[in-house]
Amino acid sequence: MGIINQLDPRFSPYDDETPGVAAVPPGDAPWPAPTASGPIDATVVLPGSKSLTNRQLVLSALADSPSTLRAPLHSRDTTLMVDALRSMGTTIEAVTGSGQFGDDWLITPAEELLGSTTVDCGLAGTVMRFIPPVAALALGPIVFDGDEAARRRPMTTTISSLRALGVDIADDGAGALPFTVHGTGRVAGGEIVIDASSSSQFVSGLLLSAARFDDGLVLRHSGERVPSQPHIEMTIQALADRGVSVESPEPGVWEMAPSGIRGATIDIEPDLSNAAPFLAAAVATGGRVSVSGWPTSTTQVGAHLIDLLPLFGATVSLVDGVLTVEGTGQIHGITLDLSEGGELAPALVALAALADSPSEITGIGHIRHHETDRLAALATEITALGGVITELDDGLRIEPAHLHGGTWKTYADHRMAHAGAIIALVTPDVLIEDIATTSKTLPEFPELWSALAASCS
Ligand SMILES: O=C(O)C1=C[C@@H](OP(=O)(O)O)[C@@H](O)[C@H](O)C1
Ligand SMILES: C=C(OP(=O)(O)O)C(=O)O
Repeated sequence: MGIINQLDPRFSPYDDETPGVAAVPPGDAPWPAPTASGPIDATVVLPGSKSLTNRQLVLSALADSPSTLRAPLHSRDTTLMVDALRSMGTTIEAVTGSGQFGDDWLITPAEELLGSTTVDCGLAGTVMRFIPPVAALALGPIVFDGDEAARRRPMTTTISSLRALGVDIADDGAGALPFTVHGTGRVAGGEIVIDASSSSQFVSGLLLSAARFDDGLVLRHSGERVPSQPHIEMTIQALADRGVSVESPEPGVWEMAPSGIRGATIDIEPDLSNAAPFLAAAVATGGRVSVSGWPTSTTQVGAHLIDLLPLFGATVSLVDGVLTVEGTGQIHGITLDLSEGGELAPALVALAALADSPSEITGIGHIRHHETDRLAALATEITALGGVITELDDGLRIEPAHLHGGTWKTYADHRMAHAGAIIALVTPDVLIEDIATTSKTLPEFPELWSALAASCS
């Protein structure tokens, strides 16, 4: 069995100072995704969670005293968050830690958050939805912009909710990046109604900053259901870890009083959503994959993989912090409402495309607003490899089919790259375009994946 955590010295780790540089071989040729010659058998060690790292960075910048983040994720999304907070006066220093994937961070909040800067959101939902409320607490204008694809992601709710709280925002009325938040150093707060049906991040973004609003916040959601509920639970837990209490007297309502946010030392858990493709590899090849450092208790939606992967016919066990998935060589189709875990959809859809019976995955209309329209992208790319897949309004229907090689486009979407890589394990001659897009949350993906594919028993 291979232990996959030793990074190949030919690849440099992600460079915090240069967002967008990924640990991949030079050149922009499509990546010949590895095919497994048999059932894989490996243990994988994964870097920290994007969602936890970026929440804890924001809370550390808003806290009363310094914080330390241990084993944080170093990737494009977290570098963008670090840069945003630094440009507003937060001190973030790299300190040597025990993590295998880069330094820890010591974060000292600014005396006063500063404006007069520009925040590059890249394609990070957490930056574009979590930082504007922080900018409202800063003094001076802050311009928000991002990648071309980021300008297509919905921002109306962030803009309208801050306006309802009395914040001055200049935009062109398109409900998207770019826009400018004219912070005055304080936000009155109070009670507002928002529509968070296209992203839970609208709720999380407000909750993360609201303890610093003069009157706190009463937030009511009105509209279709809010997706990705576990990510809201993660926000509430991250606040609780720093002494801030959020009440939810009924579904879709969150209340918090103004309060201080404590500095803290926080251990960042491994990214369990990024575990999805690695665990799916066991199912795809009829092999066995373990992920170590699996938390005993977590708000990460990746924990749902324990219940989701057995639906395909795999067995899952969790012993002493090691999650092990074993495939049988047969993959069954699944019928599933995945509203809570849309982030897991690309990996699960890839498995469904390899299954011996039909699948229908619904409740994920909102993933049309992720890095790309994921329903359209998955349907297009699986069809291009010979798959039979139908786009539904809020999901995908996938029929069994024999897949063949071809070029898999990633649409600037890290999880599209993961999905293509899963299919490629058992489908020769798949070339993945722009594998460097995995640097968004897992710059080490190409090398970890190559080692995984080579670990056949
Ligand atoms: O708050 C977060 O860290 C996230 C919330 C979810 O967003 P949506 O609610 O837009 O799905 C998730 O899909 C995204 O990857 C990360
Ligand atoms: C939707 C995702 O990212 P973001 O945080 O940019 O919304 C994702 O990582 O699947």
